[in-house]
Amino acid sequence: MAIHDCDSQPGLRPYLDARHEMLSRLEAITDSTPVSLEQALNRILADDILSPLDVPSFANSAMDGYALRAADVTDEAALTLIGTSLAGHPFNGSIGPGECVRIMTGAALPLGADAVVMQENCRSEHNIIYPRGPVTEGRHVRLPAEDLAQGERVFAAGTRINARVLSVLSSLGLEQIYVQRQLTVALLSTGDELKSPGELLAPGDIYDSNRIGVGAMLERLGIRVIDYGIIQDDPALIRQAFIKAATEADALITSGGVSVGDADYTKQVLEEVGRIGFWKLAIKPGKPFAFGHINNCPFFGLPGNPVSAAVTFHLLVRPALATLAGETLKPTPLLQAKALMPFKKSPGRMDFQRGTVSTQADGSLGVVAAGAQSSAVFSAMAEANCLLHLEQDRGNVSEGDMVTLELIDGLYW
Ligand SMILES: Nc1nc2c(c(=O)[nH]1)N[C@H]1C(S)=C(S)[C@@H](COP(=O)(O)OP(=O)(O)OC[C@H]3O[C@@H](n4cnc5c(N)ncnc54)[C@H](O)[C@@H]3O)O[C@H]1N2
Ligand code: MOO
Repeated sequence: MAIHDCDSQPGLRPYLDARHEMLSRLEAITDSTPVSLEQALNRILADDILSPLDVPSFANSAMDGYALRAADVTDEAALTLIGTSLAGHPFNGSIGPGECVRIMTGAALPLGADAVVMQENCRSEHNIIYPRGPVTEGRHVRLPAEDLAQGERVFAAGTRINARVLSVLSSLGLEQIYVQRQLTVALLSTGDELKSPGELLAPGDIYDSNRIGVGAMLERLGIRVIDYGIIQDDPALIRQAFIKAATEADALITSGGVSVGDADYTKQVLEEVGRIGFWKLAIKPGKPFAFGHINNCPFFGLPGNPVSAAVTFHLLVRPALATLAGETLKPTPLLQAKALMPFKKSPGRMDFQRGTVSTQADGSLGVVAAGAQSSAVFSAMAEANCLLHLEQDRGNVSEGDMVTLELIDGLYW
């Protein structure tokens, strides 16, 4: 029998169901633009990248030593040194029986050679080299196309260009690539209680942190932000901002006013000027998250509580923006860890509690709560290195139980 506390609300939308529906209602932008590699970091590839060359394009040495013929390396081998091959300065001749060439890491393997012996395994006397064997053919030789073959698909369209991808693109000698147009997102906070840093707080006021935090996450994702600032709890002002945003941005993200309070106008205005896709999910934090459209502009209403805003941005808005940008999101790796303390949890909503996971003495993972779990306590969020994924129907977690979690350190937030 399902247990519900007195605050339970049946009929909330399950997380994965809502996320799936939302993503199915979003379409990727189709315009792309050419950029140089210097401008390409954090952009999304618009086309597949095929390798224009073999990488490496020539056989070369993986060690500093001597290039030779493996069959020559017998117990009595004494090879005549006939030249040198440095990186960028190949040896122009070819190696015959009983001969070898001094070679450095990355230098082209001379014709006739089929192996490299590292210098630590050779003795050198008056241009005669005594290699210690045995040596197999191909030893310490990097073959052409070992990394990438000409014509091979290196990256698929939709790949985000991080430093590692950029490094590979550079190794292909590409000067210019096509990337998706940069997304533009309008961002605003609603709430009469909100003040910007530097302003004086009147009784009951707080500083606006959601707009700054969400703006930073957008920036990390390479998205252009139009900052609409703080909008007062006035339906006319909210309406005006929504209509303007829908004409100048690819998406609108708001914070606050999506619950059922007397000054919560966000959802009401969305219903007037656009349409609601869904509202109220079976998640904690973030229950009142709202998704919809104003004309063709997708709308994401983050709840005002700071932890709820950040978590719903991560769980819902991040994949939505990836879809709009034409980015292929990789599935999130989920890990299993042992709860090192009890976690309070009521069945009814999937609960993304903030945790600190670490490796235990026996090599397994253990997790503790990263401070208080109220959705108003953002300092715990900033401390956390993981989000627990406590299943919707699950109840309290006892110490020693296994829990699912996702790592968040090193991500864009
Ligand atoms: N009767 C009910 N009350 C509430 C419900 C409910 O279902 N029934 N849901 C609760 C949940 S869960 C959440 S989350 C909040 C979300 O409310 P809103 O999205 O309407 O947000 P506000 O009421 O505007 O603010 C909530 C809270 O967050 C602070 N806040 C708002 N904006 C910011 C900002 N930009 N930076 C920092 N902090 C912000 C605000 O001052 C409030 O303390 O509703 C519950 N209530
Ligand atoms: O679900 Mo609300 O987001 O807990 O505070």
